[in-house]
Amino acid sequence: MLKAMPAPRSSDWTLVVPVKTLVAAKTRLSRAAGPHRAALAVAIACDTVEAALRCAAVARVVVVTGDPVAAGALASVGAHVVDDPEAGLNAALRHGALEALRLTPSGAVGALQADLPALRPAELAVVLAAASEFDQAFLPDAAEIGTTFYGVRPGVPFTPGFGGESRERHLRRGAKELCPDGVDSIRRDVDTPDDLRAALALGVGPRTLATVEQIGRESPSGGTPSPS
Ligand SMILES: Nc1nc2c(ncn2[C@@H]2O[C@H](COP(=O)(O)OP(=O)(O)OP(=O)(O)O)[C@@H](O)[C@H]2O)c(=O)[nH]1
Ligand SMILES: C=C(OP(=O)(O)O)C(=O)O
Repeated sequence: MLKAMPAPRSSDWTLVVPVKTLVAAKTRLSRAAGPHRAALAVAIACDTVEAALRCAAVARVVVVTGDPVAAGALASVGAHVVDDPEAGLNAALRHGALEALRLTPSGAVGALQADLPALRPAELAVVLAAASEFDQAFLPDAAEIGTTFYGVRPGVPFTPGFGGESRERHLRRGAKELCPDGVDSIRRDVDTPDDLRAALALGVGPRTLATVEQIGRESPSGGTPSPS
């Protein structure tokens, strides 16, 4: 007699988070962050990963990075870190997904952007529960141009299409666009000073806040965004 496969539990998500080398990271925040740009990129990624790991639906976060400083910081908040194949963002994500499936072959796999410093674990739980209903799903960013989350059910090929106008690309490829209410913290990616201001208004994690405050102390009249 055939034995039924156990249904995947809601805690079976592994999230793959890409973090590019810090010398090239968050360049659109260069003017606002000055010499703290790399520290801000690490702070934002660490707050994102730490909050994701506090979501009960998340079993593990795999960070893909070739940067030793970012790797150390992200491992210290609980990420499983793997090296970057250095073939671009989607190759990095596919590489992380292979590691996720090696560790948990029956799990669901998602890609989560590293620049969501306001992320709330309860809101991530809503997004992952919604994504579990579809083979392939994604969440558009606040601007409705990019993507902040893309995920697949167990057994479904993981084919992320991040970069540029990725909302349109994910739609074209047949991924289900998720639109639950009340998940602003996961749609609020931070690329520009305006984005950072919007994230601060939602409430960011402690490392991002401390770094922004440090920037503000050093250049109170500079280009650093304030929460208000
Ligand atoms: N591991 C890895 N992550 C990448 C790569 N390219 C981009 N990323 C990550 O993907 C996300 C989006 O990348 P970008 O928008 O190109 O870069 P950014 O650092 O966020 O910002 P800008 O420098 O202002 O463009 C960020 O979390 C990056 O760290 C890559 O080749 N490898
Ligand atoms: C890579 C992306 O995001 P961003 O460049 O806005 O960080 C994306 O939305 O696909």
